[in-house]
Amino acid sequence: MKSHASSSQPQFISYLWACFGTLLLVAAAFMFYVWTEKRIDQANDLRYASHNLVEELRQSSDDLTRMARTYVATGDAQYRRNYNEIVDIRDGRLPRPRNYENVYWDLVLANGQRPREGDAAMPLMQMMREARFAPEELALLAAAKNESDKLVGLEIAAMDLREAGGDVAQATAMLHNTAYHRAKADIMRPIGAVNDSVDHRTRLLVEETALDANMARAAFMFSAVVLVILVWRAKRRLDASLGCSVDQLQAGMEKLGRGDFSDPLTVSDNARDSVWGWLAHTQQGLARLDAERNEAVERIQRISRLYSALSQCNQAIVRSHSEAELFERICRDVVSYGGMAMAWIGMIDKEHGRIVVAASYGGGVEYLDQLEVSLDPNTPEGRGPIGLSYHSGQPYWCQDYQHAPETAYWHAHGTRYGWASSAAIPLRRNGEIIGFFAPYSSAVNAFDHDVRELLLEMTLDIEFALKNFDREAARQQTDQRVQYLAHYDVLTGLPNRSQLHERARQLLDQARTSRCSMALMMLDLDHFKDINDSLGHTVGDSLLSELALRLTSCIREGDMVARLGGDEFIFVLRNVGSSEASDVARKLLDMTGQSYTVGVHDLKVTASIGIAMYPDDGLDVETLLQRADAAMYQVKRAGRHDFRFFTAAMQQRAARHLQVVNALRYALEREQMHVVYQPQVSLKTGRIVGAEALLRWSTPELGVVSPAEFIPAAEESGLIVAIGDWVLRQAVRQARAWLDAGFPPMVMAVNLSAIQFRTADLPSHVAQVLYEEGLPPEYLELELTEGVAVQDPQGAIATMNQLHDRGIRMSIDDFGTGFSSLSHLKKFKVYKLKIDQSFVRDISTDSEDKAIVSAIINMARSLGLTTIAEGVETMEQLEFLREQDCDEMQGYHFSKPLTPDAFRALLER
Ligand SMILES: Nc1nc2c(ncn2[C@@H]2O[C@H](COP(=O)(O)O[C@H]3[C@@H](O)[C@H](n4cnc5c(=O)[nH]c(N)nc54)O[C@@H]3COP(=O)(O)O)[C@@H](O)[C@H]2O)c(=O)[nH]1
Repeated sequence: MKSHASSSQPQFISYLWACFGTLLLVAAAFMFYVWTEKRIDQANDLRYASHNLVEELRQSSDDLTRMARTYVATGDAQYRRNYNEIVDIRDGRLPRPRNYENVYWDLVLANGQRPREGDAAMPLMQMMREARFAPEELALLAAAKNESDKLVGLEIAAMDLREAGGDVAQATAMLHNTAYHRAKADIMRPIGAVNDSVDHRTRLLVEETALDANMARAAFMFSAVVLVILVWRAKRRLDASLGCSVDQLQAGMEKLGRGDFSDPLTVSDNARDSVWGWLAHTQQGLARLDAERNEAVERIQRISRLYSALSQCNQAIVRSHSEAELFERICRDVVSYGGMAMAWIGMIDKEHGRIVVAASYGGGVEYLDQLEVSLDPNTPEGRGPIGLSYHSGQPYWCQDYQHAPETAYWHAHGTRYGWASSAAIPLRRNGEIIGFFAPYSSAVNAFDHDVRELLLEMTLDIEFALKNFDREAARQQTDQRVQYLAHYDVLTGLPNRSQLHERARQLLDQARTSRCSMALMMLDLDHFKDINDSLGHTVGDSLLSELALRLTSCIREGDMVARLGGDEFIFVLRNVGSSEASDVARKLLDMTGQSYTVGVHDLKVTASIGIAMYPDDGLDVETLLQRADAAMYQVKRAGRHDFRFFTAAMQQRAARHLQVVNALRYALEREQMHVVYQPQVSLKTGRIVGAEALLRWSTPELGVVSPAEFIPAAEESGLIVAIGDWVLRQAVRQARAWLDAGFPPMVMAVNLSAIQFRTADLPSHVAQVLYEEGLPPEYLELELTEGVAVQDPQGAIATMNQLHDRGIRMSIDDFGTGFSSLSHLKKFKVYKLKIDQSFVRDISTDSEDKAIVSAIINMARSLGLTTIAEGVETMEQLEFLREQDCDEMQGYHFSKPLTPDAFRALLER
């Protein structure tokens, strides 16, 4: 096609060039023709002008004759003036009137009025010379003029004669005689010759020019014909090149220009290689491009719709608060924005092996109400797109829903709702398929590559959102748990300290507003620690859980009970006075005291309760708590298992306790402590066999502080470890001093707090002190209370074994008041039991105490243990003890605790 175009196009252009050249020839011929015509006109003009001039000469001669004869005949001077004027005009002395033609003097009126104005003055002969007469013609004319001038002389003579009043007849004869006629003929003869000559000459010229004109006309006609032929050939050539008419071509191009490719241009076979053919070809190409473009636009629109749906899907992910909300939004967006006809999301019901619709949107969703999609490949409803997708683990694209065999089970629905393609895309959670995303389209092959990619991307986003929901749910659970832990006690489910403060403040505010009283109670189990220590924390926890239920059942709705930790519970009772508070406290004590069955154990516990009243005892939670605590502390001190209201005295005691603890911190470094020694005496020999080291403390501010007050304070604050260690070293050093002083060997008994006993490496530390102070271990006795073994009997036994292995003696102090079992006692490497002074105090009068003391002595004996009774003040007590075969005694009856010097003095006695 291209080669044809290049071969035909120059031909047409050649024609154009030929047309153009011929057109130039036509134009040249035409111009030549015009020029020849002009020359003919000029020749005719010259001929005419020459004739006029010649005629003017003849006419002027005739006019002169007429004027002269008329004057002579009439004597009218006007004719004489006319005569003169004619001569003057002819000789160039007067201007020539315009169009000075031969009739001019016929028109001049008798009164002298002229028909035309004069022009420029020029002698007739000069005009003739300028009129391009041939020389011989000019010579003839000059001769004629000369003859005419001669005749003028004759005529003037005749007129002069008439004017002079002479003979008119003579004058007339002068103008009519033969001479006159001969003279006249002499003028006319050359004029006639000139006329002939001019005629001949100009006729030749015209004929000659007419020949040129004919040639020019012929050339013009010929070239015009050639031009027409060339134009016709060029047009034919152009038509052949165009392949159609120009109008048709214009219409076709306009159509193309409008982008209208609806009707294809029809091209005959021989016009294929023509502009029309190319246009048709171009139209086909453009139509194809247009179709491709439309297809691309359609595809882009479809994709952009899906992108829009994807964007909406992402917004849905961000905005949705639940899985259900997300699924609803996704289905709606993929239909509303993604151009799908319908979409649904189904979740796998593992138990029944089927799909349950979770969300849907679009036309025909009602069909889902009776949807039957199974995961069982042995059923027709299990072999559909979802079933296939489930078993392959891949998305399934059904591009022709109404004809695909796998959708045969649902064809009726597809036809009814116009679904032409569908997809089943697995939704995964933690890699496991949990459901399917199923979009439906009303177009066949709707799921092309791009659409698939987008839908898969959308599915990934959904899975991402599900993961986030899971994370969020876990986070919320953790938050709730953290919140719960922040406000509730895990073991009992009761509010904890922080919740107590918050809620108690609210209740206080209400009480303040309604001007009501309120009670805040603190309940603490008595010796609960012993249960934990002896039976283990699991048993203790079970007991506490049970207790929490009981305590909760004792209070009204709207009141509160909280657990502060350990075995400590707080109650806030609204709108109660002290009387109602007492009732509740009793109820609580009663409820607490009932037995608990924990595993194989039947347990009993008691409690101590302190009560603070709002507004009498405090206006805020902290104060009320502090005061309830102080009241509870007093119950503990007073023997436990009771309740007490807070009093001002308690407040003072609490303040004193604080003061004591603070002062204790500096007691050693300020050397406010010293040790006294109380003798221990053998009841058999009456000799001092030992000494108990007892700590004393006095400060400038507090004065003498009893060990019964400061030892518990030191134990509570942990200061007892350092203080006890100091006492140990003092006592050992003193024992060594007395040995060095030569006194008989005796045992130095040192009280060891349970807290001290549990310090790491106690045996080696004690051995170290003995070593450093140089006292043999058999001279040291550590007085332990029964409590040391309660918490960790095995550990206590191990420690005791190590002490025993180092040769250090141990005794059980305050025996009979604690919680130790006989089985434990057997395993302890103690050698002495110290009978508590509370039993000794009344043995003279109280038969029960007597029996107890007697039983302890007998039991000790049976275990091979030595006994010592403390707090012996009277002879009666001494006698009874001796009767019971008690080994040793300690008490005021023999001696109060003594300073080292006093003790030495006693020894020296
Ligand atoms: N862990 C330590 N405990 C110590 C230490 N020093 C003392 N204590 C303990 O303090 C409690 C009170 O002691 P204290 O006021 O010293 O009383 C002791 C004796 O003074 C007193 N006693 C002795 N004989 C009699 C008497 O006939 N009548 C009477 N009313 N009181 C008497 O008994 C206390 C000795 O008790 P005990 O130790 O049980 O033998 C007291 O529990 C001390 O243990 C220390 O350094 N560390």
